[in-house]
Amino acid sequence: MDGRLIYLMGPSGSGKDSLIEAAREPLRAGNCEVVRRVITRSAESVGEDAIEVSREEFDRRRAKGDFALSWQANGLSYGIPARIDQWLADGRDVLINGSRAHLAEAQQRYPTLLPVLLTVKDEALRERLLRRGRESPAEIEARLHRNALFTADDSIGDTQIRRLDNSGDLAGTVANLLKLLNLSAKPDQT
Ligand SMILES: Nc1ncnc2c1ncn2[C@@H]1O[C@H](COP(=O)(O)OP(=O)(O)OP(=O)(O)O)[C@@H](O)[C@H]1O
Ligand SMILES: O=P(O)(O)OC[C@H]1O[C@H](OP(=O)(O)O)[C@H](O)[C@@H]1O
Repeated sequence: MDGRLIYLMGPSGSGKDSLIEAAREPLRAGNCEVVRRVITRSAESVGEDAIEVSREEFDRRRAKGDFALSWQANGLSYGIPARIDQWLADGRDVLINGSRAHLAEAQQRYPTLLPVLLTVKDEALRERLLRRGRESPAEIEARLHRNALFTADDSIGDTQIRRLDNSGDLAGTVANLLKLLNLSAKPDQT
């Protein structure tokens, strides 16, 4: 039986990487794999647990069919390794860090994917991006501008999208994610 593909998306700075990191162990315990993305980000920049490659290497891998999904955003290229198809075929759930702009294409390839939109209050978003300090002030403004365009766009209001608010503390968001996926945290063995 095929596993579920969970497509986590949300504004840059909403906390997708933090949520994935904090939920990694309970997800694994619930038979849900988290795939590492391939990104053309420079290796020096602080960020998620991703595989950093040059643009040439990214294009080579894409041409070779290494990616189940790939897209461009924020001046970068992102790829989801094709191995997720084997995990899904084996009946394991897979969670990926997706892009709102790529949702429709992802749904074409995976019609039953579960879209989860991570949200955060506007005032917290700017503050989090600035505090993280990974991008320059101009890049942060560009990301906030990109988010404002999405907020103004009704297409992301698809009723199938499950919304998860991360304006509060991360532990609460982890618990809500596990609840949404019908997975519960592994009982504390200590
Ligand atoms: N619930 C939370 N409360 C306070 N700070 C948080 C919370 N969740 C995440 N953060 C902080 O907000 C910043 C942005 O989080 P993170 O990098 O996980 O976002 P992201 O959605 O993965 O962004 P991007 O798409 O740009 O990679 C980080 O500095 C992180 O520590
Ligand atoms: O704005 P949208 O299309 O939702 O997402 C664009 C991409 O930007 C972010 O990546 P990062 O901030 O470079 O890590 C997201 O994770 C996504 O992959």
